[in-house]
Amino acid sequence: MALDAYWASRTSLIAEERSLRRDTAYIANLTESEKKAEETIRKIRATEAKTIWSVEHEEIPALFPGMEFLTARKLIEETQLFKILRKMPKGGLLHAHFDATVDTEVLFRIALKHPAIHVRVSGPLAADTASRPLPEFRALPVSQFGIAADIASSDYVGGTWIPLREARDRCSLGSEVFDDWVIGSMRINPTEAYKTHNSVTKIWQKFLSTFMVSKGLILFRPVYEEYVYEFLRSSIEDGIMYVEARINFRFKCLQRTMIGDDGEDNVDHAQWVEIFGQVTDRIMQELKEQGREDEFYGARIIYTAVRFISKKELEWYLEDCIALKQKFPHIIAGFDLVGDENVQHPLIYYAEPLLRFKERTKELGLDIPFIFHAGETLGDGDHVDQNLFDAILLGTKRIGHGFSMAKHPLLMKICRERGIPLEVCPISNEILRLTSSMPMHPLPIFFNNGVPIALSSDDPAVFGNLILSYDYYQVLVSSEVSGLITLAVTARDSIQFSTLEDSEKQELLQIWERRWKAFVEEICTLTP
Ligand SMILES: O=c1[nH]cnc2c1ncn2[C@@H]1O[C@H](CO)[C@@H](O)[C@H]1O
Repeated sequence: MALDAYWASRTSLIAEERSLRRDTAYIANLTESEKKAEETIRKIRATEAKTIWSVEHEEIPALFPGMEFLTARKLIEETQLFKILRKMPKGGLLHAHFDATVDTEVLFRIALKHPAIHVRVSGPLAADTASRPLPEFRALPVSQFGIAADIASSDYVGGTWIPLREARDRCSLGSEVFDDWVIGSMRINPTEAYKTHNSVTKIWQKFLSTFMVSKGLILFRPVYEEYVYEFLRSSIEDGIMYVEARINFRFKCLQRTMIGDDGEDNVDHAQWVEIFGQVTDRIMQELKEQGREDEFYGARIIYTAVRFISKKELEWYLEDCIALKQKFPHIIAGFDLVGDENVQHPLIYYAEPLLRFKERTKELGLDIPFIFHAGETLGDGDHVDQNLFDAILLGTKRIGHGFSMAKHPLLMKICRERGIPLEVCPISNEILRLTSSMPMHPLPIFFNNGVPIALSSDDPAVFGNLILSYDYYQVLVSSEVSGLITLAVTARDSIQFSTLEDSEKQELLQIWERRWKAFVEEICTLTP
């Protein structure tokens, strides 16, 4: 019958295209439990698309699955699908900027415990929220401690340091207003993302300002130590089993490394790495004592510098990175350049020092792969979009974001064939206004082209996607092709494409599989 033949060729055409996808091979060999879990998740997704994402809502005028994260977050948290995803073993977190990983409220609480931390602002804190300048923080030596004062009083002389706790207690606008001011300066809120700063250029201004504020708190040794702990603890709670965090190091001429316990600027980069390693070891030891060693495999650092530096300065950073790799071979995982690609130097600008670095590390027998940010742009063929070509030519091990990769059929093929994954950060891309919602995100194009993907949260403290489950959720509800198994394959790929040694990857994959099986069995007990 003609129609039967038509159906047969239709099915085979779809299958042929789907065969490009990385989850196809896995799907062909599912266990009975995996099949059942996949089906259950699809049923729940379909139900919630109707019962949650298609109903009239009092406060939110238009709902749909994968809509703006900051508007939808509370609703997402109420869904059964999200509650399930929270328990999923997520493999590695391969793309996160360390200084934006801990909940800003937690950071603020940590900071309040330290009498050395001071705050100042350019003028008295105003009652009007729109005209409040940013706070600046710094730990001071005892000899320079400031005195308690009301930061909102007209008597406050702009630029005078006040001890943080006293500033909060004495603020005549109230401690709640003070807290909102401090915490709001380290986060992006929905009004900023979707109204006042609703363009890539404007939201980046707000985005970068959050780092200017938080660095005064994080770059104080005792806070930094607690910050590393909190970052790893909360990651583990979220089912993250391994971490490669990007840490921004500082050019020594800036005379600002990290403030030590004595309030002096004296904690050098080697100590940053050493403390990171010590806290990682401590947490692993604690887990072991609790019989939870399966939950975490370790944490490493991707050394990063910001792409506004000169070529000469980059040489200094690259040497610094080499020295740290020699001292801490198991902690330094790679090198990257960060910052707003749209306005800062493209990779090609740094080609010479970067190529020399490759030669030099080879001579020294060091393995410091490039793991470049590239293509985090709406551009098509401009110098920003072209960073993708340079990232690949320079031998990048993975690509941070790669948002504009959807415009590059050849590069997608190269990524598929050579195994260069994209570290896709869905919620980051949406809040930084590259896409207005998840259904418009190019991720399905990458999946359908068989590009390996590692889902990541990027700057969770700033975006409020504090657990990776939010990004998993947004991906899962925005595509009919992708399902639970697609997420499982990305979780596996986050291990496969980490900088771990092959034997370590095998070991971690086995642990992941044990946890995955248990997770699948739990889903099978649910009635959708
Ligand atoms: O999504 C991103 N793309 C590029 N650079 C970023 C992104 N998120 C953070 N940073 C960069 O990392 C520094 C903090 O470590 C920030 O200053 C910012 O320049």
